[in-house]
Amino acid sequence: MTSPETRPGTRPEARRGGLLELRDVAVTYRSAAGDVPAVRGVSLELAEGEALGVAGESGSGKSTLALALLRLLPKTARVTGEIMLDGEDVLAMTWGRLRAVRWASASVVFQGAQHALNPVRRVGTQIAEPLLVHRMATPARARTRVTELLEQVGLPAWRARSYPHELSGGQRQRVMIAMALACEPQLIIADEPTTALDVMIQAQVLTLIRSLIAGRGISLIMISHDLSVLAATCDRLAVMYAGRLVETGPSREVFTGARHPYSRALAEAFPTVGDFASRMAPRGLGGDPPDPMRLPGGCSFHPRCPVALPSCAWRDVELWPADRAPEEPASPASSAPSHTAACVHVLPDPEAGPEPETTGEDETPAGRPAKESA
Ligand SMILES: Nc1ncnc2c1ncn2[C@@H]1O[C@H](COP(=O)(O)OP(=O)(O)OP(=O)(O)O)[C@@H](O)[C@H]1O
Repeated sequence: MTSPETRPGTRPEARRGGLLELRDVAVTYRSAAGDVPAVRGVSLELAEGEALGVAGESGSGKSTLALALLRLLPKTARVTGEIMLDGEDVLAMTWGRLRAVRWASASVVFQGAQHALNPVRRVGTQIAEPLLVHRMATPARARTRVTELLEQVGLPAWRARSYPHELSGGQRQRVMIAMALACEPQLIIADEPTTALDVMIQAQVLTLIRSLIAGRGISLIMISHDLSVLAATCDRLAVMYAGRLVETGPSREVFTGARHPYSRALAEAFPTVGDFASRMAPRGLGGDPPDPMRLPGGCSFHPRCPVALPSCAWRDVELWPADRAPEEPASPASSAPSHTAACVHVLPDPEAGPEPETTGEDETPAGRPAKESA
């Protein structure tokens, strides 16, 4: 089994220069109870051939962010900001263009393949479908391609004639991966691709994903609540809490040297890949993630944070370079530093900064007036 120490690291073919660029992306769901701000101000870049892991507890906004990338969200979702895929503005694409981009340029592997596959169609037909829909192969060529793809994901060619219910969970997930690879996309988005699988099969599928993207220049966004799985599979990690990014950086640095107390708790909850016995709520953290409709003021994490300062109740911090020495001139994370964290503890002076005016009323337990986060 692979540990984060033996993960492949940044592959040589990965280069910066943005296959995918997100600028200040926000997603709000309209609901009967009011607006739900599920993703707030996310900016990210993904290079060609790079694998990015997005981690966070349930409800942190991971799936919403992933689905927003290809406009796969329900109609009740409003997406703002900028999503550039290979230089094209996804939010401005016509539906025709979007259909062409889905599968052909970017494809999605969902969790729970038994629900994603059509139960009454043979898997070979389903793998061939994106090739035929996008007119990327003749029926004869598509059949050959299905055989190739099944072999690549470790299934015998005769499995093309099987129905999904005739396959195990791991085999179905392999079929989903074959479908995602069919049109040779530039980007694969994998949402909890191994969550439903047992330990051994999970390790096999992760190894498969890694080997298939490595060397082909395919970029990967993998979503999981398990930081160790992501650290073993991806070059970089992005940790989400309450809809925002709280830490980004090279996998090894974030996994073994997290600078945000939330990422640290996630890393401690999942110490090694496949250690299912330890799967639980992040160790040392009481409480639950906040309801997005009732976010606490200041840093959203401060009510659960073991190292919160009084100022965290009213002060929110943008992603800030985590690897900058305190004596270096500091500026917000504008020059794409490799490791960033949104925590006062990475600031040169955690207690610096203007305090808001206090009225003497509405004091928080920490003794500061609460202020809504941006
Ligand atoms: N269709 C919807 N309408 C209203 N709120 C929604 C909708 N879908 C998701 N949400 C809310 O948005 C927030 C983010 O949900 P999301 O599913 O993106 O989180 P997640 O990190 O992927 O969680 P999980 O790991 O459980 O899938 C949650 O508070 C969730 O309740």
